[in-house]
Amino acid sequence: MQPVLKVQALCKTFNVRAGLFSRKKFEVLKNISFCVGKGETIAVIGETGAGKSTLAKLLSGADNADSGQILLESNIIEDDGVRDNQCRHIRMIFQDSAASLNPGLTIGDMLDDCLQYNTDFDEQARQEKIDATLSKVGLLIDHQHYYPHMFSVGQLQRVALARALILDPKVVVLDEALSALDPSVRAQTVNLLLKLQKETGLTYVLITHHLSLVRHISDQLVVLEKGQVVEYGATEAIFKDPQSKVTQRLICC
Ligand SMILES: Nc1ncnc2c1ncn2[C@@H]1O[C@H](COP(=O)(O)OP(=O)(O)OP(=O)(O)O)[C@@H](O)[C@H]1O
Repeated sequence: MQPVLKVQALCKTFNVRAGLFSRKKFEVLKNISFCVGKGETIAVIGETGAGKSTLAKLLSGADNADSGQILLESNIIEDDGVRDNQCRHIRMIFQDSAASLNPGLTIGDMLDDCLQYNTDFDEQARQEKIDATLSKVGLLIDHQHYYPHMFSVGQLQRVALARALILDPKVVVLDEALSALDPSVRAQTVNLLLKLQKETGLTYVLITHHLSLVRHISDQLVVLEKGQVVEYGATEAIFKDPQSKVTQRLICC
């Protein structure tokens, strides 16, 4: 199967302070490569500071790599740090949805802004898309008139999902997006994600510390250690027979 998302030799370095007047380079991601197919989920795990969130930011275009390529359905969307800014097919959902939403905008206005900025839909087409997207994520059409503070934590995650899905992406990156939810809301959100995946063939990149979730929903697994891939393959095979020390440690915890 042709991969939807392919990451080739992605590298990222930060310039960090090394003393009063000096700075040094800190390699956060080194030669990261993996691919994932349509309708599949790939999970990325690793100990704290391994580089998972940095990878999420590079995939979603929130930050640029120093070198390497990101390909979407064989088209290069980022090449050695140069991003195709027209690409809206990889969207991200963060852990703290409330913090990523503008408190002064209703959900409808926020979704409308997103459509106005990224599409040439007229007002009626935008309204239809907003209504359809809210229903898709299990919210009411009336919720478009609500401000972020009027939602529960679980509903806010649905709002974040609506904002991610409104542009019909091919890939959604979930960076600890389910971690703050209580178990029953998490289960509902996971079921919704799986339903949407089945219906639309969405591909997920799941970044989490939650290993039972990884085992439950991911097809493939990437294990990062100090910015490098130390294990990559089918999730179940890795859980049954983890090869690297860090995977063994993470799975045994
Ligand atoms: N803008 C930045 N400038 C300098 N260093 C950074 C920057 N962003 C991240 N880092 C460093 O890069 C490393 C990887 O950070 P990252 O947030 O990607 O890790 P993580 O695997 O997501 O960790 P966690 O599981 O704790 O969220 C850390 O050592 C972090 O301090």
